[in-house]
Amino acid sequence: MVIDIKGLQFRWQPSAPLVLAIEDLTVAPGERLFIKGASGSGKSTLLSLIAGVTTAAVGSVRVIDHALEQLGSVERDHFRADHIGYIFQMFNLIPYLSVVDNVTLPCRFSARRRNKARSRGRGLDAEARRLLQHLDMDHADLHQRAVATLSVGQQQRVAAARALIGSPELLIADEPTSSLDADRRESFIRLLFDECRASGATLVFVSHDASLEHLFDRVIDLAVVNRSL
Ligand SMILES: Nc1ncnc2c1ncn2[C@@H]1O[C@H](COP(=O)(O)OP(=O)(O)OP(=O)(O)O)[C@@H](O)[C@H]1O
Repeated sequence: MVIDIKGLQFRWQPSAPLVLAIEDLTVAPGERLFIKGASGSGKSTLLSLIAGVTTAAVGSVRVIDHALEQLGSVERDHFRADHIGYIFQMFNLIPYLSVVDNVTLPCRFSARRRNKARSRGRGLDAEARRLLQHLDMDHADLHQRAVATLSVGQQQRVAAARALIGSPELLIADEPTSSLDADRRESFIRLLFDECRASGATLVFVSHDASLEHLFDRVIDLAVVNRSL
């Protein structure tokens, strides 16, 4: 399993209420999982636990055969850089860097992803351009622009290429389509699927948009998974 969560209970502070109580949640290699749930139901919190940004005091979160609660924070940072591509809701791009420099950023933090990206092409920049082209950003003049000058849809593709570079085993996307119109959402997701399929990556995708559910292998509602709260 790429993700194996058992007996998880999570609260943000010892005196705060439980946000997550998940008895058993597994995600298989290559699976495309859609997570829905009301605002405040803990979707982003769950993604933080899967990415090892935070850890739970009760239960176990295993990701790619690493029990994250047993790793220190520096080890979790390395683990995340090596194995996880993250697409944030607001993209979190570096505004003054070029498109290509934003895409290759994860390779500065992970030798593993750097080597994997290099082995696919003639160099990091070439691999960044290949990914951008696959994501429908095929105008070479765009690639050297500072990302602050791009449209929201273009920035979203840069964020996706950055998450995909170096073929991380797990891709996490936190409402990455919320600022796009309906037509462009589905086409973006299909491009994301193509890239995940090509690299064998597992996709965990959080969204409020029920019209996208049918595209995924499995849909879970966090309110149901969190039944025991
Ligand atoms: N860093 C934090 N510190 C303390 N409490 C937090 C923190 N992040 C989230 N929470 C609380 O945890 C609960 C779940 O929040 P979370 O952001 O995971 O929900 P969500 O389902 O992703 O919501 P939305 O759909 O609105 O993005 C909320 O009550 C929120 O206030």
